[in-house]
Amino acid sequence: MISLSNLHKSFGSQTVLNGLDLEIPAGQITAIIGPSGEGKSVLIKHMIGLMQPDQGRIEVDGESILGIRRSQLNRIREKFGMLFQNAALFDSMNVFENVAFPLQEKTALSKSEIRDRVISALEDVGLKNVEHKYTDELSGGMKKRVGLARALLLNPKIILFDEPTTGLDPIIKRAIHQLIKDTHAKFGFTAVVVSHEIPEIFDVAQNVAMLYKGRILQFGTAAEIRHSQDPVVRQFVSGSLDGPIQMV
Ligand SMILES: Nc1ncnc2c1ncn2[C@@H]1O[C@H](COP(=O)(O)OP(=O)(O)OP(=O)(O)O)[C@@H](O)[C@H]1O
Repeated sequence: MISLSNLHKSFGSQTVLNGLDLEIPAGQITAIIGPSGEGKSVLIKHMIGLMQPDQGRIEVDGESILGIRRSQLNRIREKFGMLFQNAALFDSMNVFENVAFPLQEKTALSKSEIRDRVISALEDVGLKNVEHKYTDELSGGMKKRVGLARALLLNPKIILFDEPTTGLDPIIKRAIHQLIKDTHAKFGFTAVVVSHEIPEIFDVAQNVAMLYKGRILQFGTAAEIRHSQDPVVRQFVSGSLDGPIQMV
């Protein structure tokens, strides 16, 4: 589905990805965990062609997304939905307009069809009667839901979630995690979730990849990573100050 091989990416003298290999299984939820600043956001930006590697291969459904024409890349990008860290809503638009935006841009649907789809997508994420609210009238959890409704709308094959629950209270966190699981069960997309929510993410994702020092240190089922014997993974999962991961 998404296949990354031998990815290298540096910013000036800082090497972020250093020969990374990763296969994201189709139709499943895969979490990417790892210490802050290790390159998790950089990694998912590569998956959708928002960043280009210095070296390596990236394939989506067997097609390379590197060195291709803009129009080809845009066609491949239509397979993706993305929920950015800050939900990336437009401040100048209300909820309805934010969610309707991709439909208006990408389809020739009539106004009433767009309206029906937007309302139904908002219902899928548990939002009702908020269409006329503006971004600054929404709580953090509502913004994430609106972002998720927008990401779901075009029925993407793949959804990338960059820290979907950061900054939310524990109950809303749980609600968003449940929503990711429920919408995944309903729509069957391939999901990649960058997350710091340990241990909660082990109940959301089927697979977990631990990013460390520019590579995937370990990839396995949620249970395998949770009970990993690798000293780095163990320290990270337990949140211990003692171990090979050094605080700067
Ligand atoms: N466009 C850029 N230009 C220069 N440096 C960048 C750029 N994007 C990311 N970096 C650097 O790459 C490193 C990895 O950043 P990234 O945001 O991917 O980390 P992360 O693992 O997602 O961190 P966190 O868990 O804190 O969100 C950081 O040191 C960051 O400063």
